[in-house]
Amino acid sequence: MEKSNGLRVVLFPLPIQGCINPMFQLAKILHSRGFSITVIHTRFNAPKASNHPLYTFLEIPDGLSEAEASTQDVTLLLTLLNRSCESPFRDCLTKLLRSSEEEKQRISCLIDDAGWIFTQPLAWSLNLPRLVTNTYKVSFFVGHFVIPELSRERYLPLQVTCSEQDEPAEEFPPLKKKDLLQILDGETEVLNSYSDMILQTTKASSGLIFVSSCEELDQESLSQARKDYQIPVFAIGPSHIYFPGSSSSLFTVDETCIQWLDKQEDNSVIYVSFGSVVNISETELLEIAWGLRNSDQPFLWVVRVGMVNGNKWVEAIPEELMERLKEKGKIVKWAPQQEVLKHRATGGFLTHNGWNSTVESVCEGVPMICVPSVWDQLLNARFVSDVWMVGLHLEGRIERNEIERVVRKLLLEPDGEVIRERMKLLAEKVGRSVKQNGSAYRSLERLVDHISSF
Ligand SMILES: Cc1cn([C@H]2C[C@H](O)[C@@H](COP(=O)(O)OP(=O)(O)O[C@H]3O[C@H](CO)[C@@H](O)[C@H](O)[C@H]3O)O2)c(=O)[nH]c1=O
Ligand SMILES: C[C@@H](CO)CCNc1ncnc2nc[nH]c12
Repeated sequence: MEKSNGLRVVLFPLPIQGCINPMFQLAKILHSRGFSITVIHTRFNAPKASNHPLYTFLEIPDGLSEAEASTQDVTLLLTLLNRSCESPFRDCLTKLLRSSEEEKQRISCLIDDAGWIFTQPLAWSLNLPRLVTNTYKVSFFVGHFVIPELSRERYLPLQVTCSEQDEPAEEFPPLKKKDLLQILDGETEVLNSYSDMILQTTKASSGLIFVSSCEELDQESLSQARKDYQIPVFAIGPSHIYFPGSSSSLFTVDETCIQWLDKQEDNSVIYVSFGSVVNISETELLEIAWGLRNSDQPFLWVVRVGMVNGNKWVEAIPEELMERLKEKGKIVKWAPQQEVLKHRATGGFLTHNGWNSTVESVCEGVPMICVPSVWDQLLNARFVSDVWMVGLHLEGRIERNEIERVVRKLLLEPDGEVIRERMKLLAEKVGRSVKQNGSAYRSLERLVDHISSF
């Protein structure tokens, strides 16, 4: 680690796993460049301070009730958090600025997620530069501001007949019409003003950091972002590569996964995980279970506690089936995902295509089977299956026969081999980006200069 440069940055992650990990990756990078780190965080989904002894942690109350904290509607959750965190965050930051003045350590800026919409006016009033992070694929961030308009223009299921479903959605390529419908189905009115505020406060910020993307994955959208927002835009990712082995998991990692993988053959295992927020129904659990079993390939499957609606864990799987599953596979509550994807035995990833999972899979050259559920996942899945052609798309069919078919196709058939070769090339391209003189690396250098210049 380099020695301190005398500057402190204040980080304020959005408290969902998919946003916490990238923020801590950024923290590690900046700390290695000599910045001191203060993390302000909500009580809800609080990061484990003991995993990061070198940073200062300040907790603020978030006013969420238990019911609110467990909602599946992420947009609703985020708007509630924005409402209740504004005043405690203001108090916390004001106090922090005052004490740093006394201690004569300069706070150079606030770095928080684009999803926090009250921080820009606050930073303004405190005369503190604010940089914004975003954890989507750049093309989703840039494109997704049309979504509220689409619902206003009554882009409703009724208008899309069956034959139209597979046509491209001109308003938001490379989505298909049915993808847009699925996105709109998952959102409510709350989105409209929230989304607009994200755009306005991002444009007013001192810079936008895409923590998990780079020119190689998002060139056009990055040019568009620079043109549309007229602020400095950085694409420094996939940033987990700089410091592998994430220590910001909210759940306890099941370390036995790796020993189990060690016993499997090269490229034979299908890894199955749907990230940290998506839930599934009992029927879907059973279809996946049968599909995996019938594929006769080894599998490592993450089922989070509470992930199956109305169930504690996997008790809905009948004992007899469970016995048969155990012959071939392993079910865990939380996996060391990056290590799993890196393992020589892992041959494919059945994923919901959260952007972090998608990028982690790309970096390790693991081809995917896409089962996107909501929001940006649908766009990520289209890039994987239709644009980069490094995966197969389930097209929403969570059915045992389909799952069996695609798993076998990816792991055992020549089609799968072609996909794997293409994925290898993409992995190499992205890998070069974060190495010295790669595009992400250079963007990171510019970011460090930018922060040091405040
Ligand atoms: C299930 C599981 C996950 N993980 C890690 C891998 C990823 O870094 C992270 C999950 O991030 P994602 O794959 O992006 O998924 P998720 O938690 O759903 O993320 C949310 O935030 C993402 C980024 O904004 C969005 O792209 C997703 O649509 C959204 O749902 O957690 C593990 O390390 N072990 C696990 O067992
Ligand atoms: C602006 C973004 C991140 O910079 C807020 C995160 N927002 C979200 N993150 C994940 N899933 C979502 N579903 C709806 N909104 C979501």
